[in-house]
Amino acid sequence: MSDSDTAAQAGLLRKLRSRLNKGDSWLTRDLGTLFSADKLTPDALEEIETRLLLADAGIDATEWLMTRLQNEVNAGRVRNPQQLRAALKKSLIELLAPIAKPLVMPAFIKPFILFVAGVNGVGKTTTIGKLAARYKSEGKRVLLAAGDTFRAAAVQQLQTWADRSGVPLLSQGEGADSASVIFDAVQSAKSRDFDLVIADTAGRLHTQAHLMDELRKIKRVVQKHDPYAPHEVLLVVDATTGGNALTQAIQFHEAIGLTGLVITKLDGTAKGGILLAIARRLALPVRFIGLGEALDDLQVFDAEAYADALIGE
Ligand SMILES: Nc1nc2c(ncn2[C@@H]2O[C@H](COP(=O)(O)OP(=O)(O)OP(=O)(O)O)[C@@H](O)[C@H]2O)c(=O)[nH]1
Repeated sequence: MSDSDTAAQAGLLRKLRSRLNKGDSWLTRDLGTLFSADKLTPDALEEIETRLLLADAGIDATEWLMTRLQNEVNAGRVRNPQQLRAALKKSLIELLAPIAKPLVMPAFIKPFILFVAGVNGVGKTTTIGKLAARYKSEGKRVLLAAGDTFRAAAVQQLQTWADRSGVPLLSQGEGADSASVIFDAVQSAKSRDFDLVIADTAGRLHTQAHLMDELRKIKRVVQKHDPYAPHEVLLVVDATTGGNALTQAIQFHEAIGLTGLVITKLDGTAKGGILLAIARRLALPVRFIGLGEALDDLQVFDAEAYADALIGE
């Protein structure tokens, strides 16, 4: 790694750390005294367990982590708070590593077709804007498709983000057929040599069967262009909704087959443990995490950096 790469990496980690509860992680906030104490107190493990559960890590992930820590203590490998901190960090990385798989866009897939799904309010539009800006800055020609045609405001909002990111948006106005907008966008991307189509899809409640039907229809229509499309189906979920985020991910995955997740609003939420629950319950890659409302507040999810940011120095 070059010096500038290392500096960039350090900058990303600093930002991650400061955004996850403003420099004081949800996991260690109340445990600071525990890790800085001279001796391991008998209730140390219990405190970690409580903290994990309060952060919405869920029973599965919490038990998995606690079993590991208990084994380390029993085997005599964890005898002081510093060793406990190190063991917790190691276990967190082990838990999160399988879901930290960045999105890869092979150059031979052109245009790469990326669907973005998610219920209202989770940060779908913002995430699309951030993705557009990121891939544009990497030199890709990006086209946005306004497939969330249910509300006029949704198209307008997306236009604002398209302008902000400096990428074109293809839309057909309120009430247009979502599948038709996305089909046209892919066609246009093919003829105009775009590398990537990011398609917004309807954001009505996931419990409505017709939303899932519509998503399936969009998939079928796009497959007329490319039988392997969409190449990525991302679901955006909001970390602050805790367990609901997990439920949405399970339901969307069953209905349309997801290939990745984006977890938004991890800045300043006490519910960051949802990532741990997702790691245990769903074998779905977390591609990106949202750390704020600005264009560059989207990071590739990195297990080690995340564990590092949670546990602190
Ligand atoms: N703090 C924080 N806020 C975010 C993040 N991502 C999105 N938001 C905010 O969440 C709110 C909803 O974001 P949108 O992108 O409009 O959400 P949407 O899912 O498209 O929702 P609708 O517009 O209702 O369909 C906005 O106020 C965003 O600024 C994030 O990572 N962190």
